[in-house]
Amino acid sequence: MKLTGVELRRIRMPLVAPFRTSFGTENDRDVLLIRVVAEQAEGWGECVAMSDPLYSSEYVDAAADVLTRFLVPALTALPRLDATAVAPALAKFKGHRMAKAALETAILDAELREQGRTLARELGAVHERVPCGVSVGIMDSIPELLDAVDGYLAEGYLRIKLKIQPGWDVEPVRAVRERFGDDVLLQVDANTAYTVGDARHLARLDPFGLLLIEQPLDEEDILGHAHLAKTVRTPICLDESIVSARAAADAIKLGACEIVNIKPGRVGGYLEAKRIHDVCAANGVPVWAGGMLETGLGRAANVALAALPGFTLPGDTSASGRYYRTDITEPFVLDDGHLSVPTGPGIGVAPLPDRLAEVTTASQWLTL
Ligand SMILES: CC(=O)N[C@@H](Cc1ccc2ccccc2c1)C(=O)O
Ligand SMILES: [Mg+2]
Repeated sequence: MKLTGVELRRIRMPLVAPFRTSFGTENDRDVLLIRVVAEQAEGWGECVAMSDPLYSSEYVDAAADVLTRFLVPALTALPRLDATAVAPALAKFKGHRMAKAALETAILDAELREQGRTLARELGAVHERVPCGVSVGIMDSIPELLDAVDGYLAEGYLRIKLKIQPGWDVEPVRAVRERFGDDVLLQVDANTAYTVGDARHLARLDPFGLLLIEQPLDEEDILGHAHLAKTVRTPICLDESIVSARAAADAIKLGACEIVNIKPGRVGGYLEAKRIHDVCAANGVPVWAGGMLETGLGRAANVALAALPGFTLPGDTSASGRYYRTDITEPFVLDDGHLSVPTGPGIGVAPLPDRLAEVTTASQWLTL
């Protein structure tokens, strides 16, 4: 495939409600999109980095800079450009996995569109729709939390995930169990807010029959998670720690996790995400699709990934309306607790031009 140009586009999308986690509160998303233009087709990629380096070391301005100065120029030197050539060509640049993922996805989208093939088929999807869970932020009060959970269950979400942090953990979980019963699929996500010294406190979550406790400790504390697993009976799931297939293999071998949350942006793209899926499947480790408040572009690709056979737990592939009043693509709408896997070529969706124009804050054309 011959690239003729790359567009970096920044958009600002207000969230329908503030989203609070252990690392901060988000009121709107400043998103970097990449559009690659090739001779026969164009492709889109969404960078999942936040405005500030609070989830990981990446942030949007840094992603735009590293793409402009290093990643996109490195591709122009390639004799043959297709999606499988991107990661090897960018490997010499350390880190910046979210920036690399967005670029690889845009090229993969263009390549698949040119060939008339779907991302789902490329990745090995086996389902036509996927079961969806929802991530519920930290709230100001227990009643407010219960109202939010009530609303999501009424919308049909098949699994509830509660953000937790020290001081907001056992009580919210107990309240949800008391109000909605033991059959609701329930899990928690600490976003690294605890230390291994909190093991006995976290074990107080064991009586509530949670599916998992997500990323309780620092992303680099693999041995801490393995130690925690000896005290806490609830399965440990890792998110921030799993940045590659190798990291997944190491964490599993060290007994640091029994479940993995796969996010293509965090791991450098959908091709590495599939490799992580395969490593986990080979080790009998269930996986589920995590979310980074993506627009319909990233959401479409995540739903395709979530249709692979090893994705046996509902993911954070929520409907567009969970985060945005109006998405930049046709909205993803929950149907009986599921989202349908896109059937069009590539990621199967594209931004609606008028909607994209409304939210665009900047556009930069990189000639090659
Ligand atoms: C759905 C969910 O809980 N996602 C992340 C946390 C998260 C929270 C807030 C975010 C704001 C902007 C961009 C990414 C973000 C990711 C997680 O699983 O850990
Ligand atoms: Mg998480």
